[in-house]
Amino acid sequence: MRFLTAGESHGPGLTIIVEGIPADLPLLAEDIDRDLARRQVGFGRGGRMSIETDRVTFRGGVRLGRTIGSPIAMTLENRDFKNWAVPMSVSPVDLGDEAVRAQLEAKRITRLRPGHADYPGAVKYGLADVRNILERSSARETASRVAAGAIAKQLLRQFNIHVHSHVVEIGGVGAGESVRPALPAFEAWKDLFERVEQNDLRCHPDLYERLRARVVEAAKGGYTLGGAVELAAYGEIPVGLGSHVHYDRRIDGLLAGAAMSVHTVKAVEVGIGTAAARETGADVQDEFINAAGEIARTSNHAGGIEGGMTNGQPVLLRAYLKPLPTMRKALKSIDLITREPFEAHYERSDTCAVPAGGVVCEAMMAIVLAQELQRKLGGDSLAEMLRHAGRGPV
Ligand SMILES: Cc1cc2nc3c(=O)[nH]c(=O)nc-3n(C[C@H](O)[C@H](O)[C@H](O)COP(=O)(O)O)c2cc1C
Ligand SMILES: C=C(O[C@@H]1CC(C(=O)O)=C[C@@H](OP(=O)(O)O)[C@H]1O)C(=O)O
Repeated sequence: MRFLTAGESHGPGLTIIVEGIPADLPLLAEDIDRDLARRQVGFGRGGRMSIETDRVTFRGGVRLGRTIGSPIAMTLENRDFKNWAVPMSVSPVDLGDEAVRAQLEAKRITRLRPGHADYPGAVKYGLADVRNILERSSARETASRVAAGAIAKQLLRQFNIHVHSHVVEIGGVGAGESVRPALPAFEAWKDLFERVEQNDLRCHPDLYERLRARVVEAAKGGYTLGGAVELAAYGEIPVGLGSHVHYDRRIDGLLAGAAMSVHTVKAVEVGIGTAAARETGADVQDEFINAAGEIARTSNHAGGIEGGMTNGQPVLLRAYLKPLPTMRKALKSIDLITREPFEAHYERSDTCAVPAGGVVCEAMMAIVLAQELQRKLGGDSLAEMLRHAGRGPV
């Protein structure tokens, strides 16, 4: 599968095309909307989320609740567009109207926002109005990725592979604590993820009060927070997704790249990650045991990946997200055109988007796993894929 997305943050909406999904996969808009809603919920998000209600409309590729092998096209409305119709989509023929020109001018941006794509984007594309960069660099785009990722998850579920995330740190709180299940048992992961879905930070209940207090403190103080999410793919993970034979087929690189591509993600760990660099060799490897004739392990420090391939254990990643750049505390900057200094203007922003970021990283993880599963199994229909995997119809 591959996907392309288009759409600006305050434009009419987002368009997503997902190509290469096998025919006959059961797929309802609700399967996608569930994840879209999860991305919107998250304590610490700002005013924009109370305007939007993200729901997809299928425009192609799905009939009677099943995929038909053709590209899947989806659209997603930006409800906020009604407040931006003139600056985002006025026709050049209306530029003679003074009121229209005044509205356009009011939304023109030349003051660079530190930490956003504004400066490199405006220089790269040679644009004098930074809005042309802001509109697409906004994390509104991540709703499209969640829609594509929900389809990947639906495909993975047919093979009993599940992808989920939970918030493990916000603003330093929770750092160094582990709420990861000790054993790779399906039930342990399922139980953890059912519990985290019951709160609006999507974290282990033991962390909830402390993380929430940290976000409340930041919102009061007018600053923003980053944090970390743990991502897990669990269930029947096949041995051998990815490959050791080329740099661009190693699945750890593919997964880390996909998670790093999410706005604000600044680091990704696989398994115990950076801790491995400080341990001795014997403490880091996952030793083999014979468990009633089955090949098993005593630990999963590698996060389910050895030599660039899945080894059948749960695939575990951690993504670290920076604090959001727009905040009430004014940051020093300069005007792109006049080069005059100013202090950044604040309208609205999220205080903390770590729970939402986790849902986006899940989507990216699911897309890579689905791509690799398809590479391994081939097949134009779900039945063919299942047959190649030696499984009966589900
Ligand atoms: C779900 C989500 C919501 C975000 N909301 C905001 C926001 O409200 N305000 C803000 O300044 N940045 C927000 N961001 C972050 C910016 O989009 C991002 O930091 C910026 O594009 C540059 O970061 P980068 O260098 O990691 O791309 C959000 C990111 C995510 C993933
Ligand atoms: C719209 C979304 O997130 C937005 C991402 C974002 C940014 O700068 O990245 C800034 C805010 O948008 P606005 O400038 O309209 O208030 C967030 O609300 C979304 O997640 O759907």
